[in-house]
Order: sequence, then C-alpha cells, then structure tokens
Amino acid sequence: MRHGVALYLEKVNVDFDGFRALTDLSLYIDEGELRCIIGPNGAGKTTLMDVITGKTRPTSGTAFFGQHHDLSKMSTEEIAEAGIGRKFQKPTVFEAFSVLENLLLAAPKDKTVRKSLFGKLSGETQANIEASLEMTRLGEFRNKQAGLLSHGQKQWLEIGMLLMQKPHLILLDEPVAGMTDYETELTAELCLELKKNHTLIVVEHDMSFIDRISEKVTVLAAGQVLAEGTLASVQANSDVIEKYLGR
Ligand SMILES: Nc1ncnc2c1ncn2[C@@H]1O[C@H](COP(=O)(O)OP(=O)(O)OP(=O)(O)O)[C@@H](O)[C@H]1O
Repeated sequence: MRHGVALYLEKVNVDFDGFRALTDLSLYIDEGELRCIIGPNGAGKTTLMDVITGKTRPTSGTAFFGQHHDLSKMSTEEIAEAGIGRKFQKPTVFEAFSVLENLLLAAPKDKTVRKSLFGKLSGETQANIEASLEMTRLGEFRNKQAGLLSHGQKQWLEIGMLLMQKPHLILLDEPVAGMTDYETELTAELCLELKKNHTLIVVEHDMSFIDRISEKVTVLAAGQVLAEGTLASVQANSDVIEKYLGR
C-alpha cells in the first residue's frame, strides 16, 4: 500500500481578537493513520479541528487535505464534500426518527436519495446503509427510534451517519465521553475497524482508551505541539508531565 500525506498543516496560526489559540502549529497525518490528539483544556484541540473542517480560518500558515485541497480556501461544505467528516462530542442524531431514517437523512443529497425517502432505495444507498449498520453494530436496532438508544449507541449512530458520506478522513471529538467501560471498549474496536478504510484523528482525554487504539499521539498545549510519538514516549516526556499529565 502506498502511503501519502492525508493532512498537511504547516505553521498554522489562529488569532481570536489578539488571543493566539494556535501558534506555528505543524501536523502531518499519513494516509491510513489513526492519530490521537491529547492536551489540557484550552490547548487548542477544538480550534485545530475547526481549522481542518473550515469552521475557523487560519490567520496564517498552510493547511492541505491530500495534495490538492487547500483547506484555507474552501468552505465547510466543500471540505465535507472533499471527504472530511467530523463527529462532534455531543450526538446530534434526529431523536424522533429511527436509526434507519437517520442514516438515510445523512446520505449524500442527490436526487436519487431524496426520491428514495419516499420510494425504493438505490442499490448503492442500501449497501451503504447496511455497511454503516454493521460497522456500528446497530443492525438489530435499525427500526428503533434514535431517541430511545443508549448514549453509546447514539454516538455510534452518529458515526454511522458520518460513514454515509464516505469520508476519507474522520475526525472524532471525545468519542467516549460519558460512555460506560463496555461502550468504551466497543468504541475502541470500532475505531480500529474504521482505520482499515479511513484516516482518523481522535481527540480524547481518556488515556486507557488512547492506549487501546493509538499508534502515534500528538500532545497540544497552549496552541502548540508539545510532543509527538507513542503514548508511552509522550507520557515519559518531562514537558508533557509538567504541562498536562502532572496537573
Ligand atoms: N471564538 C473564540 N474567541 C476567542 N477565544 C477563543 C475562541 N475559541 C477558542 N478560544 C480560546 O482558544 C483557546 C483554545 O480553545 P480550544 O477550545 O481550541 O481548546 P481545547 O483544547 O479544545 O479545550 P477543551 O479540551 O476544553 O475542549 C482557549 O483559550 C479558548 O478560550
């Protein structure tokens, strides 16, 4: 398999009215990587995700998705269409609709799908729905109202909804917050499964979860990369201990 760079951020700065949330931040994510981002509150993790998804524009610096997509010049919609999908911390599933309907509502909005809401699904959409259900282990709950799912299942449904867009790069913001240990373990398995066909960036505070899924970890603090490497190596880094773990 050929490895290229999926995401290339170089010397990105973000200023909010004089407050610098990201400072000369460089981050390179390879195709097929599962990168974990950790760091104290206010480190800039959300701002980084916002830059990648176009919600926040870098004040300066370079941000590329693959070789050709200059994220600093694209709208949030264009970035999503180019293949970056983001799951926010709080699930935003449509509670009154079934699991199946939620997946259908998340499908790319072409004429076929709109028509299919009232008629027969295209073979591709159907296959996509089945793949999402299998990946998120929600197959047996397909007709259940989303509002009645457990917290963990809602999070997985939202990941399933993301998958309907067939994203290349998936950003997960604190995917196991509020989950039971069992749900956390299933989410770890889901992430490792997703990694087979996607590039992933996971922001999390739960170290045992990170330990379960991570290869390379990036530690942010005060808007800068403090350390990068295996979880064991960053945990042993004196800067990381002082500015994050030792707090
Ligand atoms: N729109 C904004 N205007 C001004 N300051 C902001 C804005 N958004 C974020 N900040 C500041 O930028 C810094 C980085 O915030 P950010 O939310 O990216 O951190 P974080 O690492 O995601 O924190 P947490 O773990 O608490 O979610 C914080 O000091 C925050 O107060």
